[in-house]
Amino acid sequence: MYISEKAPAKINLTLDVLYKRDDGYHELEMVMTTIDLADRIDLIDLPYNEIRLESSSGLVPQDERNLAYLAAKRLKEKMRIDRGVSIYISKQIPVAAGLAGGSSDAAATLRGLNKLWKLGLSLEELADIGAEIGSDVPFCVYSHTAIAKGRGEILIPLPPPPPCWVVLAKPVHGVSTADIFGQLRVDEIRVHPSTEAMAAAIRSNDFEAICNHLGNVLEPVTMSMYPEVRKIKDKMIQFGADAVLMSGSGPTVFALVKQESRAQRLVNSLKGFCQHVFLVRMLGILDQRRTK
Ligand SMILES: C[C@@](CO)(OP(=O)(O)O)[C@H](O)COP(=O)(O)OP(=O)(O)OC[C@H]1O[C@@H](n2ccc(N)nc2=O)[C@H](O)[C@@H]1O
Ligand SMILES: Nc1ncnc2c1ncn2[C@@H]1O[C@H](COP(=O)(O)OP(=O)(O)O)[C@@H](O)[C@H]1O
Repeated sequence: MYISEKAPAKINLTLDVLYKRDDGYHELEMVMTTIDLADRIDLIDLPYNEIRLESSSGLVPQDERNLAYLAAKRLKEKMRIDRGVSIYISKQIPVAAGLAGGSSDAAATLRGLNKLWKLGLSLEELADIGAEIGSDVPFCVYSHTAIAKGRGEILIPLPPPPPCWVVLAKPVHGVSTADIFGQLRVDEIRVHPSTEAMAAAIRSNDFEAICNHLGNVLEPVTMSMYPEVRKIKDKMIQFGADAVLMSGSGPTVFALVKQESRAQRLVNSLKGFCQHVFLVRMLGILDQRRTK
């Protein structure tokens, strides 16, 4: 049997760090949503006890270090599954970009295997397993719009934001999330974004208020390590974006644009000096349609 599952990227509309915890992780408050830029995970059931993994991208590990492999392994152990799976990842989401590509691949693998092996687990149960794999995996299991708290595993669902265009631009290099958190000094954070104001803007379907309340406390940290990120943000503002922010720990910067013609103009202007530019839609909900 064969299942194909979409693994959409996320963007952070807000990202706030409250404090560093005793376990080394940071206590977060974020508002995240999904966009129409997705990997595709193809899963084929194997009648013997083996996990195989291949990807279209040479930039991700093709062995047990891949988050999709880890997800399959964890699910097999938890549910005592005596079968195997062949996983193929068609990579579209840039790697180490602040877009949760690996976490979304892991989450899609959990959703797909739940169907393939007819396990009958709820999204909540899959999210609990996902939390053991990475902080962003529970959000990606639901792949909707939500406030995320704790390490990212406490999720409060929100309605999808009003439709708009999202222009993404990523510098050539990737960024290590651990390095960015390692450089952050929580007591030096000057401006905290308001999670509640962003949630209220989304609940009232107010595009302008969403633009006004974008904020990410990791942005200055990543920008000081990678000045190119600031240059891209400045260009996006100059080229007429409605609002611009770095996603997650970066280095991808996204612009929100209401009008398609302006979004297209922004893409054309950016292509001159940035290699990786994408024009996508805000999704905000889990698109359950199969991609095969
Ligand atoms: C920052 C965020 C925001 O959405 O996204 P990305 O930039 O990675 O997309 C996430 O919290 C990232 O989630 P994820 O990429 O799953 O992180 P993990 O693998 O769990 O953690 C990677 C490393 O980041 C640091 N980390 C992560 C999450 C957190 N709440 N506090 C931390 O200090 C830890 O050093 C950890 O070892
Ligand atoms: N399926 C996967 N896709 C992308 N990266 C993966 C995957 N599995 C493991 N990784 C590793 O996870 C790290 C973070 O990648 P990714 O999830 O793309 O970025 P981010 O955490 O910034 O959103 C990379 O260093 C990559 O090698």
